[in-house]
Amino acid sequence: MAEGTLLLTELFLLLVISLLVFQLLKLQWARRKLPPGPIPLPMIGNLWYLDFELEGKVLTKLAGVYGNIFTVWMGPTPVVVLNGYKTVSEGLILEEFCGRPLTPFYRDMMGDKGVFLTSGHTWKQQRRFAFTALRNLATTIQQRIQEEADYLVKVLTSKQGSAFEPKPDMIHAVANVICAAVFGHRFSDEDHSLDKMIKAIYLIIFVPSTSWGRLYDAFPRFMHRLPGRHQRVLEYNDFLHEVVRAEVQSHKAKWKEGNKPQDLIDFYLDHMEKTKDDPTSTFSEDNMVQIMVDLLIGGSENTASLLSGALLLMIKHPEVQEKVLEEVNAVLEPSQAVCYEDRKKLPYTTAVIHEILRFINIVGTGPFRLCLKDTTMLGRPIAKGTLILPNLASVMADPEHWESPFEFNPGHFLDAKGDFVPQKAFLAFGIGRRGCLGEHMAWVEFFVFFITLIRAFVIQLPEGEPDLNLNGIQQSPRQHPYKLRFVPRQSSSA
Ligand code: HEM
Repeated sequence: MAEGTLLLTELFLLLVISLLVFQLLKLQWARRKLPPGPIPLPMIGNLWYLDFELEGKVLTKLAGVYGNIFTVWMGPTPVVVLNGYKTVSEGLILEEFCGRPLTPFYRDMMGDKGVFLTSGHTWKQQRRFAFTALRNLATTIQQRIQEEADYLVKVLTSKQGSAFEPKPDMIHAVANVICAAVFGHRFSDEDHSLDKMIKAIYLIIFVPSTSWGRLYDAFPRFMHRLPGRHQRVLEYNDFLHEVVRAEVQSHKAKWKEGNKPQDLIDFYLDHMEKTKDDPTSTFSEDNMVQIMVDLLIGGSENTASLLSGALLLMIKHPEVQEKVLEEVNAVLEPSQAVCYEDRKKLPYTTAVIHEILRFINIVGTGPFRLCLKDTTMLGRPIAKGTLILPNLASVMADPEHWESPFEFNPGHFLDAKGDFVPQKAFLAFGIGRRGCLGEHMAWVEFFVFFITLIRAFVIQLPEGEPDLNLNGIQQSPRQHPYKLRFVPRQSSSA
């Protein structure tokens, strides 16, 4: 090699090493102001160490080393993790932690709009609107849920006890409920736009928390140009927004002042009209499209995955399934539709439903929050703009609050007399002013679908299928694609 080239290579190496050392020192300096945690590396932070994911159990292990409040670095970004019931519940109710970060991937997909990703004034107004509109539509939504549950029973009955993977039918039913609430109509089985919307929702929820998403958040400009799985998410996200935009236009064309709102888009148009002279109003067409997208995303995948996981749990615990059926049959006439009010007469079933939510813990760690003001927590200073991750998985398995955290045990929610007892460490929907917006709807939906299916079918594994292995269902119920048989109860007892 020529002497000049050698010198250039050496200089280049020296420059790279100096930059890395400088980055390392910068990180060490920044760490002084944050809760403790594993040592981050320049550029990748702790991504490598965390296997590019923020997984509940791994974070709980780190809490064993660094305490219930600690820092991990997602690339160049520090994330303060809260662990265990006490720390998470204290953090979630703090006014300062009531923000939601707009990470680069989500910013490029959704912008600073709607309810899920906004903070401050916009979030407050949009959230209040959505909460009130969902409450006003509660009776209609329950009817829609009952209709979709009946329709699902018909679909499953038509399979005549054969073995198949039921998740797609479950998600169709659940997605049609939120579509009916948002758009005022369901999608027929022949309409493939529902399938594409479901796919979009799946990608939008999951890809950002995979290594593709983490890399996008760490290097947005670079990743935006690079091919990869994230590009597919961006395309599907555009499709979802187009569907909603088209629905908004058709609602606008039909909307007349004084009309009684029939669905969430109607309610929004009505509200936009009423607040049009208010200079502080954030009710706009852009926010309307995004809030509808937020509700479609929040209201489909979670509940459907939970329902699929619940059926697997019932197969694994047939004695629980039989006890639920016995209790339901003693309270409801065979022809009587299930409604959410019935829970008061069904303590065992209510305990089972809570335990399913706790055990499966569909949201994993839960979404990020954002620190909105410099504050301190447990004596640790936390600066405005810091990402907060309340590890909900650690709460739902906190050994100080659950007798057998890793076992499915409806007794967690029952007293000695067999009455239902709520538990404070049950935070499936988060807590505080930023807790789940669709919590009530999710309860009604899960309650009605679950009981309707248990009443209608004996749910079994097909012969020859390996025994159910539910290890890890807490982390990823979506990765349990079992084929099941739905044998109608009447024919099974005939
Ligand atoms: C089993 C079903 C569900 C579970 C376990 C669940 C859980 C959660 C959790 C843990 C959060 C974060 C709360 C926090 O930051 O403290 C959340 C937020 C949210 N959920 Fe749900 N959810 C479910 C169903 C639904 C449904 C049916 C909808 C829509 C109708 C919905 C809409 C939302 C929205 C819009 C937010 C963001 C609220 C905000 O940032 O103000 N969720 N959910």
